[in-house]
Amino acid sequence: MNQQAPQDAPPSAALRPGRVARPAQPARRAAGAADRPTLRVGVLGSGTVGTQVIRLLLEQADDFAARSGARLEITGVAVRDVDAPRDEAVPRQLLTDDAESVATSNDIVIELIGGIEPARTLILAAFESGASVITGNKALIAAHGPELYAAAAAANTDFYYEAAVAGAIPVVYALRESMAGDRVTSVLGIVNGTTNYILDEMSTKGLSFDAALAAAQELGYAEADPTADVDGLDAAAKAAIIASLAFHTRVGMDDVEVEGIRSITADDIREAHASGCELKLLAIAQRVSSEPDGVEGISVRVHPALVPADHPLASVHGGFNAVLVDAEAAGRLMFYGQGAGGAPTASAVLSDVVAAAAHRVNGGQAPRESSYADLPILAPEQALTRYQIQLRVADAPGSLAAVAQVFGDHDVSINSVRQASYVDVGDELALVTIVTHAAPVSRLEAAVDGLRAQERVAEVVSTRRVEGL
Ligand SMILES: NC(=O)C1=CN([C@@H]2O[C@H](COP(=O)(O)OP(=O)(O)OC[C@H]3O[C@@H](n4cnc5c(N)ncnc54)[C@H](O)[C@@H]3O)[C@@H](O)[C@H]2O)C=CC1
Ligand SMILES: N[C@@H](CC=O)C(=O)O
Ligand code: NA
Repeated sequence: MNQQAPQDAPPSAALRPGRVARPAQPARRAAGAADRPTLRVGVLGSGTVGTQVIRLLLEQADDFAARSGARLEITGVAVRDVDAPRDEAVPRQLLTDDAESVATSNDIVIELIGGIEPARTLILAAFESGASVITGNKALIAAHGPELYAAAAAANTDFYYEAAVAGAIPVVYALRESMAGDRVTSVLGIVNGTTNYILDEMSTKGLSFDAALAAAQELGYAEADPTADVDGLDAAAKAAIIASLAFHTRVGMDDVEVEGIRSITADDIREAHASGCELKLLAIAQRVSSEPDGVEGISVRVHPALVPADHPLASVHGGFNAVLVDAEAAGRLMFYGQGAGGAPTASAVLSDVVAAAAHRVNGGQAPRESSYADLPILAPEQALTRYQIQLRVADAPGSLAAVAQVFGDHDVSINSVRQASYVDVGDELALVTIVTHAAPVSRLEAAVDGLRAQERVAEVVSTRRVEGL
């Protein structure tokens, strides 16, 4: 049976949405529990994350009241099917299939449905009603962030989304607030738990791709449609959000170069190990001077890359995430923790709930959109990276010199060379593994084309990006 969320109850009368309510007593006086106002909270979606948010809000109600200054009363939980079996942490009397009512009759609306629609329309309706909105929906923010920020500003309410990037890790707060006094130069991270789990299980246990994906889904890491994880789209949405915050520039999904992990094989992992590396799906946002004009722009991309085994990102296992931020004044910062899963993600959502609630009680507001820098987004071939290139060459005098000449011709500097000689059908060959220094992708690709054309090169076996050197 469908239980409607209360239709006639407006957002709490004492604290009008979008306006700063002045407590009856001076704010600094320690308010007793009985003095606290009540804020109405609506939750859209009760899946992996929503269920944990509801459980923690109910279990720790007194702590949340003390931290935010208001009692947080869940008035409705919008679900698709109120009769579907679900976790007993979610009181059945709160369930409703009237999501619009939940979106428009609360002080704080928590969107945990995922996807673009109806999440976008519901969030816009929530802002219109004066609610503060909290979401973990990176796909929506990467596609419609400016529209959502504008709606929050028009309603004079808060828009928070800590859960949208790297789950429990406070990386949105770090970039949006902690780094506001610095100039970020690059962000390099593992921001998708599902793919890190898959690659790690393949690397450490020799599991097949499919078995590792099934386990990641079981653990609640994966998106409703795990192709978003596997094809790098989830990480790309997070990279877009990271780059927008880090570089004060609007970056959307279409600005991110994306390659997922679907084509990674057990052989690729073995080759990575042979090179003293791990293979990781990385999200990268870099400030780069483009060539030949030296104009500053940003490169935003997601792709698998080799990471040296002694680099901090190489030892990020399972569903964990890690984000390295480099900034001019601060130097390097590293963030590490659980990037996915119900309870860790709920922790991020609830930090936003406390902040939004405190603003409604005491005044103050979340940061507005900051896109003043408006840096150009560089084309993929302008990105700065390093390549590891494996070649088969004739094991004869002059072969390495000829190969080195190709790199020199394309202005690509070599960082290291390894060679293993072997005999194949009577021919003496060498497998040469070359790692370059950083160069624009356009020059690296030109060098690879040059190698293919060089007569001493029997085959370019593989090219892979290397990050973190
Ligand atoms: N699971 C995770 O580890 C993380 C998830 N997120 C984000 O949090 C959001 C929620 O993710 P999950 O809880 O994992 O997804 P989920 O698929 O487990 O839960 C979504 C719930 O919303 C319900 N729903 C869908 N359409 C609805 C509608 N029109 N009205 C009412 N309910 C509706 C679904 O039935 C489902 O129960 C997504 O935006 C996701 O990207 C963010 C960080 C981590
Ligand atoms: N599907 C995502 C969940 C968190 O954003 C992941 O695997 O990281
Ligand atoms: Na986060």
